[in-house]
Amino acid sequence: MPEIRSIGIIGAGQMGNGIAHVSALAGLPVAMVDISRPALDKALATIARNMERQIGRKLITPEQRDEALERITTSTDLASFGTTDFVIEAATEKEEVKREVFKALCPHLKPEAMLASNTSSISITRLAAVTDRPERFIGMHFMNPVPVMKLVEVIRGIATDEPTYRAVEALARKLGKMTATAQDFPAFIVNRILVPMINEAVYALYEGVGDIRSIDTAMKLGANHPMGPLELADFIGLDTCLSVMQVLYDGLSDSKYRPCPLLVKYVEAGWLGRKTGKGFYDYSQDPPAPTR
Ligand SMILES: CC(=O)CC(=O)SCCNC(=O)CCNC(=O)[C@H](O)C(C)(C)COP(=O)(O)OP(=O)(O)OC[C@H]1O[C@@H](n2cnc3c(N)ncnc32)[C@H](O)[C@@H]1OP(=O)(O)O
Ligand SMILES: NC(=O)C1=CN([C@@H]2O[C@H](COP(=O)(O)OP(=O)(O)OC[C@H]3O[C@@H](n4cnc5c(N)ncnc54)[C@H](OP(=O)(O)O)[C@@H]3O)[C@@H](O)[C@H]2O)C=CC1
Repeated sequence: MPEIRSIGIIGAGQMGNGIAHVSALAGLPVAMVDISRPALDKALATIARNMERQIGRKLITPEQRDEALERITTSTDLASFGTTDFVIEAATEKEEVKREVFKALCPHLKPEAMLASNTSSISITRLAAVTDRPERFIGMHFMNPVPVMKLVEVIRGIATDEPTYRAVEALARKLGKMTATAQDFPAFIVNRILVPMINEAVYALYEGVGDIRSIDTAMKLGANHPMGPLELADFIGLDTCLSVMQVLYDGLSDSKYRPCPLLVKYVEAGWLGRKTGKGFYDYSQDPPAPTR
């Protein structure tokens, strides 16, 4: 089985920075690429802040933080993955974006390098098919926030070979995560169940069953969820939630996955949740205020 000794990450958003965080703390050199230099700088600042939080809770030492931060390099050029063993794509949840990323990436890789997508929903088999190495392509789906959540969902495409699967299982263990293996169906396991629940919560708001606070309080105190579904939608990103619903709706051809028109409207307004400062809550206020 090939051992993964270095990691490349494409996309420096909330997932990319989390994957860089846990990989660097586990001792792996990390190269992170994004199309935007400000996104890379923001990611480094977020990683430093989240590690500071871990120091405050005595989970890591300041020396571990300093060593980990030194292992992370950033660039806007895919050529920086020339010697990398394993590249994980964590760019925006749009199939055409991911296809373009993988097509542009392959010529820069060494022949034996393995590839993964952190996609929340898109077919691993279809993404693998645009690369020059579908047998060394896999789904490695981290959960948000990556430094805290224990699970990595591993998804095999139709062509994924056994050494790649075993190398990724071993990597997940090295990062301190547990794995659950899913077959390559739309949205896999976690989001097949979780995101329709969020969509249903948006329907409950749309139909006036409850207001934002009532819906979130009901699910937090009534079902012991750590966050209410609308708060969680803001945390994930409403654009990502909508993309997952569209993949389920298109992929399974069942009207029960119809994205709620209110979710569509929020995304069209650019109210994407915490990452844009406004979604079902307005984060410019403390505590965040409901937007309906
Ligand atoms: C869409 C997809 O494709 C798949 C997905 O990811 S779906 C989303 C899955 N994630 C969830 O469902 C998250 C649900 N929410 C939660 O579990 C919790 O609200 C939460 C863990 C995010 C925060 O918990 P909290 O108790 O409100 O916050 P807080 O007390 O500040 O933090 C709890 C712990 O998390 C740590 N933490 C929180 N956010 C962190 C971050 N971004 N980075 C590092 N550590 C973090 C804190 O240091 C703390 O650690 P300890 O308890 O070990 O000391
Ligand atoms: N949010 C979540 O809870 C989870 C998300 N995921 C998945 O992880 C992936 C990333 O999500 P998330 O981090 O939340 O999204 P974000 O929007 O936070 O980050 C995506 C990043 O990718 C960048 N990007 C876009 N196009 C390219 C490109 N061509 N090359 C390099 N970088 C690019 C974006 O730049 P710019 O902003 O300039 O467009 C942005 O910095 C998605 O596939 C998502 O479904 C998986 C698990 C949980």
